[in-house]
Amino acid sequence: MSALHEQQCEACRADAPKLSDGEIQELLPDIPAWDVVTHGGIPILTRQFSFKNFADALTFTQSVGKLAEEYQHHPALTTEWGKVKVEWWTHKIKGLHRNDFVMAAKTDKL
Ligand SMILES: C[C@H](O)[C@H](O)[C@H]1CNC2=NC(N)=NC(=O)C2=N1
Repeated sequence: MSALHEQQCEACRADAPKLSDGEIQELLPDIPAWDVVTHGGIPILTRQFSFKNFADALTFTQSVGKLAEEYQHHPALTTEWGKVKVEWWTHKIKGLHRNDFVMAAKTDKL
């Protein structure tokens, strides 16, 4: 199977199955810089990227936004001076889908 960042997002439907904890643990090693946190019972992939100023953080934010639009799968982005927090989860299933891991891997390649 191709590397995670080379894979495509599949059209995610409201009845798509959430990844199980075991499946999540299997996929995490492919995105070692990311953590899984839980907000309101929803597992979320999260990573903080550091930059030397706000302008660079904003440029990176734009790049992630472009990626999200390209694949129609969108993160939560928190942009501050020198850092951007990127959070991926699948809203319509209130959980993690393989798409979230694909998008996290693609984010690492930006
Ligand atoms: C209609 C549109 O494609 C859907 O609402 C998409 C948009 N982007 C999305 N992004 C994420 N992270 N989860 C979703 O369920 C989702 N749904």
